[in-house]
Amino acid sequence: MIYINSNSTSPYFNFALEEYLLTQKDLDDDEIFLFWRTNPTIMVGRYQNTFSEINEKYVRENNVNVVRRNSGGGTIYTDMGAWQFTFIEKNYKEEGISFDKFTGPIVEALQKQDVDAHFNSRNDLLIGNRKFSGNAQYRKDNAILHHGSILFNTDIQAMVESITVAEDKIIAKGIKSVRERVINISEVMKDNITSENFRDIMLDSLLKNSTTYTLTKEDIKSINKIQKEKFESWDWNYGKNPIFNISRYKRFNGGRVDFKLNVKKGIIKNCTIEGDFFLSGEISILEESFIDCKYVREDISKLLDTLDIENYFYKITKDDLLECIID
Ligand SMILES: Nc1ncnc2c1ncn2[C@@H]1O[C@H](COP(=O)(O)OC(=O)CCCC[C@@H]2CCSS2)[C@@H](O)[C@H]1O
Repeated sequence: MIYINSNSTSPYFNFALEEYLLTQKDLDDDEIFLFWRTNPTIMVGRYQNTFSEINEKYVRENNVNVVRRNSGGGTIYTDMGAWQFTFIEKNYKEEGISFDKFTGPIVEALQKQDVDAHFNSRNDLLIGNRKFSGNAQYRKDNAILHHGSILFNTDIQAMVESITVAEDKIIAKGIKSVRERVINISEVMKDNITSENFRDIMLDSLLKNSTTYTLTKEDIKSINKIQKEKFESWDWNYGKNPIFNISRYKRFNGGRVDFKLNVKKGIIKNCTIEGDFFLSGEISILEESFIDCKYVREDISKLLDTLDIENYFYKITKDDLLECIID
């Protein structure tokens, strides 16, 4: 495994670095690992509507970065008290989405510190029933990228004020609030250590048999290009609002799915799919396949049969989508 030390605390740079390593750069080893943190930031999932996820006034007044990730899932808040880890594998054989392989080493490293961490059924790492880590992944051809957050001593008040969480999600998680749901690891560590000490302990355990690669000037130039053109752009982070006249959503085990349809004379003319689900293909291909389909149950059912939904979505079935779109 190759370790790259990203000293940057810009989420825009770090997401560009991830993309560069996944899609452009070849190193001597197929496995790459990053451990990084950011200035106060809201990280929105790939398929979410940014405006619904953020407290715009708070974000503006407190200079919180807002950035859309390449990966699906929901919105998280990070600051200098939180760490993110990224595993990249350029030659990944397994199909679809699976979290265990990458969360395993993190859980192990924490258990060595007597932190009783475990993985839940969707994408979280918990202590007891409180979450300290959210995980997500995306794929590009044969490569996979898995990243996760780790709350060490994040400002939970700022988290609560920055993100707006839909009521149906709070209910689905069986909790009353964001604050009640999360936990900082520093609360359960027996020694009083700094966030930097924590990073050192984690890296000590995670970087067995790894080598270090230092980014060159050319690497940084290419990363800055992706940063500017994509991750810092308004278009990518906020995007355009679709024109629709039918809006339907449902929450499933695999996440919430929002369908925005523009239906004219009974025929779907435009389709936007949003939510905090995980997907293993291109959303635009899925959205486009609805165009020109009649907005009637039988036709949509037939269309969904051709789309191999169970392989596309993580823990969401064809019948779930049908129910969401038209039932
Ligand atoms: N930083 C952080 N870590 C863990 N949990 C968080 C965090 N911020 C908010 N939350 C809680 O998780 C839910 C959202 O959970 P949800 O399951 O919807 O979304 C996620 O977990 C996405 C994880 C993405 C991880 C990547 C890692 C590297 S870059 S981004 C939110 O409403 C809060 O209750």
